[in-house]
Amino acid sequence: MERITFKGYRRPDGRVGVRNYVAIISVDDISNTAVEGICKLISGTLPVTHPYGRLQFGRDLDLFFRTMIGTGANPNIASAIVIGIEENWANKIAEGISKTGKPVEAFYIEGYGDLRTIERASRVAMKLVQDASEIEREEVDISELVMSIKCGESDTTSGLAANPTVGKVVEKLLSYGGTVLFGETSELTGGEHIIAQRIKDEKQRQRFWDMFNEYQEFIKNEGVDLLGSQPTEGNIKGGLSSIEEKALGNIQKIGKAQIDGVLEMAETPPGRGLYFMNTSSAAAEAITLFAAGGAVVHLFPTGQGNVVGNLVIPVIKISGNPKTVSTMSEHIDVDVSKVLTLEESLDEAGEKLWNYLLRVISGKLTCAEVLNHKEFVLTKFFRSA
Ligand SMILES: O=C([O-])C(=O)C[C@H](O)[C@@H](O)C(=O)[O-]
Repeated sequence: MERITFKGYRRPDGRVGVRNYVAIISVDDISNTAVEGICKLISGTLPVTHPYGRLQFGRDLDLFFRTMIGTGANPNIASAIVIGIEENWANKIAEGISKTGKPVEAFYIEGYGDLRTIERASRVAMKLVQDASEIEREEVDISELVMSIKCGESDTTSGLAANPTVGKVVEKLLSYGGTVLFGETSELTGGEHIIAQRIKDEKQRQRFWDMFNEYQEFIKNEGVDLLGSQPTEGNIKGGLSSIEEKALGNIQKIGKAQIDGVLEMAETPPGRGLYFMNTSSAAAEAITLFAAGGAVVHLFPTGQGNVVGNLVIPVIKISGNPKTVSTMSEHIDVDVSKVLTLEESLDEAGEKLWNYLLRVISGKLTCAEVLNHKEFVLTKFFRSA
């Protein structure tokens, strides 16, 4: 096998990023203003803001911390500042991130106010940005790449062209020893037995069934029909008649690969290979969880044209729908519509996407990045106390 490399940023914990951000992270809704203040003053900082982080509790709070720490720990982040209203939760997130060895500092607003917090944190942010600007990309083996996959606004072209093209890239990355995260628990309905059969280890397979059945119970207990939500209006317009049909197209994204393990939301995989993560199928939520689990780039096939991006990881959008490719061209990085007209084989489309992926992980910006799509959406289990 020829050696394939890309140009990435090696972090102190050994993991490799493909972007080099200095993140200014809000612990809670009321600290967003200070975070935005710092980012207005100090160029080269990335504001990580969100509407939660107060009075969460139990497993909802555990998921919150896992997601925030995982986001700051993501290898695309060179260093971070954490801003919260109170001391303890700000410190908890900063300490979690600091386990990666990257520079991180926490500030709390109570007793200082926004203005003094912005001033103190901005002085630190200045130094972090200047230090990060000197970190250089280095040659890295492709086996060190952690990638995630998820589709959106799927239609009949997704299962026929864009999703199997992603499947080709997934098979190739795995054959080179890389790591892939996939999820979308609700969107496996009707194809869940196929996923279960592919899980190598019996214990992990049982874990998958527990997650899948818990989700089914949750929907049943709400006592409503998911139609319109799952499949979405776009899916139905695009010719997908049921969740089962959508699931069978969705599963094409993992190609013929076997599954090495099963992860909770925002959990970091214990090794290399293909991992299922128990996520929502909502695009922005799922990609936020994958990034918190350590994915540094995402492949996103779309049929009817979902415009999603992500705050910390580049999202590459692929479409096999010729109408979407022409009417929403600014959102589509890789056009695989010729697969449908048999002018391009799936192998050729896979190679095209693979080569594009190598360019993006070495520095090329995606459509979503250039269009400022910086979605960061936390998954919540239940309302706050
Ligand atoms: O905007 C979104 O979250 C979606 O497009 C979610 C969809 O259900 C997506 O998973 C799909 O259509 O494959």
